[in-house]
Amino acid sequence: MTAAPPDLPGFQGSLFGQGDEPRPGPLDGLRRTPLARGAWVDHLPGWFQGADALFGELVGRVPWRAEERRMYDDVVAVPRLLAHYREGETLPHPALAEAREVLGAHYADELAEGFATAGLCLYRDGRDSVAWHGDRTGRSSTRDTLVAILSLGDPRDLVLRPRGGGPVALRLPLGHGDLVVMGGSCQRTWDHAVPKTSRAVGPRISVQFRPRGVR
Ligand SMILES: O=C(O)CCC(=O)C(=O)O
Ligand SMILES: [Fe+2]
Repeated sequence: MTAAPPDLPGFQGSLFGQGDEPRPGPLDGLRRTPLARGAWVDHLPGWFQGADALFGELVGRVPWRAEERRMYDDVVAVPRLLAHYREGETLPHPALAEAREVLGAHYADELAEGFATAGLCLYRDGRDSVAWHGDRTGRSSTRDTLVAILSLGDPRDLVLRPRGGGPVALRLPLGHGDLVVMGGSCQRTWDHAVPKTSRAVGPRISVQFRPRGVR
């Protein structure tokens, strides 16, 4: 099912950078947090310029889908809207293709094959979320990999904990235009989630770049 461009009254945009052409900024401010079990997370706040314009264009241009999934005997709505771009498919904005290129070049030592696919999620408000999981369908179930995420719109927390349960070990507040990269064994040995929040938050878009064969 393709949803109509969602009506998203909550997004105010920032006062800075309005009207800027969307494009990725330099990566030298990236900071790495090493985690146990050979995992790590890189974070760069405010990586993207023109994030307001990019957010607006993605809301309108991307064929957002509402999905359902089976849970025991019920079919429940997945609490976020989704879109997926396979390798070779034109991304919904040229700035995302540029982002994929610069990320591939920056991480060439750790990810020789570069980033291939893009998954997009739209969290409409604080009730939308993603539960604890690792991106370990495919090659990432057995091998180290990288997943790079561009966050746009209202801030939401990305939380991490070692696979198998326990309290949150790392909480990253992801803001408008931020980059976060999960690397090493992170998808196999850690879980991540974007929890629901009762704070009054507007919409957020997450763009995830992954290598071929990783979901
Ligand atoms: O919203 C995010 O940035 C995380 C999304 C995510 O973990 C996923 O789609 O696999
Ligand atoms: Fe994920």
